[in-house]
Amino acid sequence: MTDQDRHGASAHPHDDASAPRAEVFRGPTEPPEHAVAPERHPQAPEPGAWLGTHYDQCFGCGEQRPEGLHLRVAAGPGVSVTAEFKVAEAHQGAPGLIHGGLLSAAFDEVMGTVSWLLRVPAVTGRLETDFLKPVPVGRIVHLRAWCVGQAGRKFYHRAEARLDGPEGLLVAKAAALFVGVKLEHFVTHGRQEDVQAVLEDPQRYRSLRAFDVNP
Ligand SMILES: CCCCC/C=C\C/C=C\C/C=C\C/C=C\CCCC(=O)SCCNC(=O)CCNC(=O)[C@H](O)C(C)(C)COP(=O)(O)OP(=O)(O)OC[C@H]1O[C@@H](n2cnc3c(N)ncnc32)[C@H](O)[C@@H]1OP(=O)(O)O
Repeated sequence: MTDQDRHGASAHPHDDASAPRAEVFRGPTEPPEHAVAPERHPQAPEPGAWLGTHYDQCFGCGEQRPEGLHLRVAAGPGVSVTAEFKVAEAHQGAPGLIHGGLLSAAFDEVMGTVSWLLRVPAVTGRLETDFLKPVPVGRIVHLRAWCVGQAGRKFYHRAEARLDGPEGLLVAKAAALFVGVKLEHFVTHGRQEDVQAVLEDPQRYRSLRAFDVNP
């Protein structure tokens, strides 16, 4: 199999097959050369501390979403978090197996929560998932996510999912690019009735406290 078979037709007619390939195929979730190591915020919760839900309506961690994932996330060492959730009936794709998009949602949530340790509000720009093994309903999925680099507003995260305990069978892994945003991102773009509800009762949105942002 040639490079052309693996990667499709050359993106550019003048692409030189003899040129170094590493830079050419570096994807958007790969930290660039100038990326720096992420810094855990001095006031980040201690390793082992439960982070709790950031918003009661969140599909990933919200307590008010019966069909949600109900992820329970804890701070880990460095710039990392761990989490777990039980695969429910409502999470099926094929009979008795989790829907792949929901496993990606779990990765999105757990990598999003890494922002709590950096204390930078950030949203997902790109999310990639490798599905390695089927995940049955009724099982506990153990997740781990960590930051591998920062370049300006861009944060590069990795995550993995395991069955049979935190060190068990690796069933999926993910990579993501998160982009740091200001509070205005949420206030401007969210449906106004939901935004207003949070601004009137900030207790409903724990991130407002976790990120020291005042509406
Ligand atoms: C009402 C009160 C609310 C209070 C909220 C307070 C705090 C909340 C904080 C955090 C939330 C906490 C936890 C949430 C936990 C879990 C949820 C999971 C996370 C999500 O589920 S979140 C939803 C899905 N997410 C989106 O809804 C994003 C939609 N999107 C956009 O809103 C824009 O797209 C944005 C902001 C991403 C960028 O827009 P922008 O204008 O700010 O910046 P720009 O475009 O210049 O990008 C800057 C640099 O990122 C590169 N870049 C961007 N996107 C890229 C891509 N896809 N691939 C490769 N590179 C990319 C550019 O290439 C450039 O790179 P360079 O600087 O090198 O040129």
